[in-house]
Amino acid sequence: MLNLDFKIDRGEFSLAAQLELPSQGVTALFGRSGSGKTTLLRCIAGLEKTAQGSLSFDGETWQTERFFLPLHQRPIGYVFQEASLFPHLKVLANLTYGYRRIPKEQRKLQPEEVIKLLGIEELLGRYPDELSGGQRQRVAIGRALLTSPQLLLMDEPMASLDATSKAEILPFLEKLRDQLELPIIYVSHAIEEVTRLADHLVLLEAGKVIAEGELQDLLTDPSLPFIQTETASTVLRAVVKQPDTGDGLTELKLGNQALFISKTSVSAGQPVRVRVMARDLVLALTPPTETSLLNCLTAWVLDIQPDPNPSQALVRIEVADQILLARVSKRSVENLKLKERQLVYALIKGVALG
Ligand SMILES: Nc1ncnc2c1ncn2[C@@H]1O[C@H](COP(=O)(O)OP(=O)(O)OP(=O)(O)O)[C@@H](O)[C@H]1O
Repeated sequence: MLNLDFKIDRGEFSLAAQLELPSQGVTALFGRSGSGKTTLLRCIAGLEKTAQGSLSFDGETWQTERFFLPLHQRPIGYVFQEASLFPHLKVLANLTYGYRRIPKEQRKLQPEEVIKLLGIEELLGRYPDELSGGQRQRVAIGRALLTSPQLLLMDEPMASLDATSKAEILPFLEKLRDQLELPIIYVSHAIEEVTRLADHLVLLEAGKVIAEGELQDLLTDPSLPFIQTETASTVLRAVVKQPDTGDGLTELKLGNQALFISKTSVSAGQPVRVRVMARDLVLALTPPTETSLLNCLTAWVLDIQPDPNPSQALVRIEVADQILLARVSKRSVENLKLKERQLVYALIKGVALG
């Protein structure tokens, strides 16, 4: 558990955050530019000398009113927006810079593992200026991991990358989340990234925490801004039933219902996350029999929420104790006479893993 209680007053901007964050999985600090995400991350790292308050991590005190554990003594790794590699050192030397400075018995990860995890085998003999932005950032992540941190802090690590590099680096961040038992605090203002990566979410606005909790809960909370966006989506937790159905699909189990996705490299019994966009759902009152769509879930209507587009509505439906959002026209809500607690069949046009 990461317990923090910080206050900073900079005149025009003030931060006040009191949080108890899980010390596992990815916690995203999300909010608009200027909401205080970086400032809060820097407080955790010990980079904000003017921050008043307290901080403890897994029972170890890092800061109180009278005590301040300096940055270099906190067991953290920090990845900045722009990879700051040593220009005169090749990739391998950059990677092992921190690693060589920590005692052998404290080294939790070995260079070979990290190099493989981040797919940077081919880059080891190059200098930083011979790398693309995405490659540089992977090396910077590798360097942070090799200091064997107990907590990894990442400040918009993809902010300076183009769309292609982002798409290239996201799977590595997912691997980090899934394969290392390392808690990560991840700053971002891009909801697609947060939806892909986070388990837990802290929503900041003007230096204040306005919501905090499980990603799934916050994404579907009608009192928060997420459902009111064009990209409103949900994340469901499912389990792999059959990795290969023989015709190019993987079968997942959602409660006692089946969900099919394009075949992917997963194994039976593995928990996975799937993302579904609100606009990719179609609701029906009877089980559709003749349709090309593979995925149809039986669900219950929880409630019907307004949509920013006046012709549309957002129907929150429940499947296996999880909530899905369906963006449908208001006319359809009326035609189908949709109401709370009604049984519906949800046809899903697109499901993505991750
Ligand atoms: N060193 C500083 N001195 C004074 N004000 C600062 C300093 N650093 C940041 N600020 C201000 O504090 C506020 C919060 O900044 P912060 O960088 O934490 O926001 P952010 O949510 O991370 O934004 P972004 O997404 O743009 O990085 C902003 O108004 C910013 O201008």
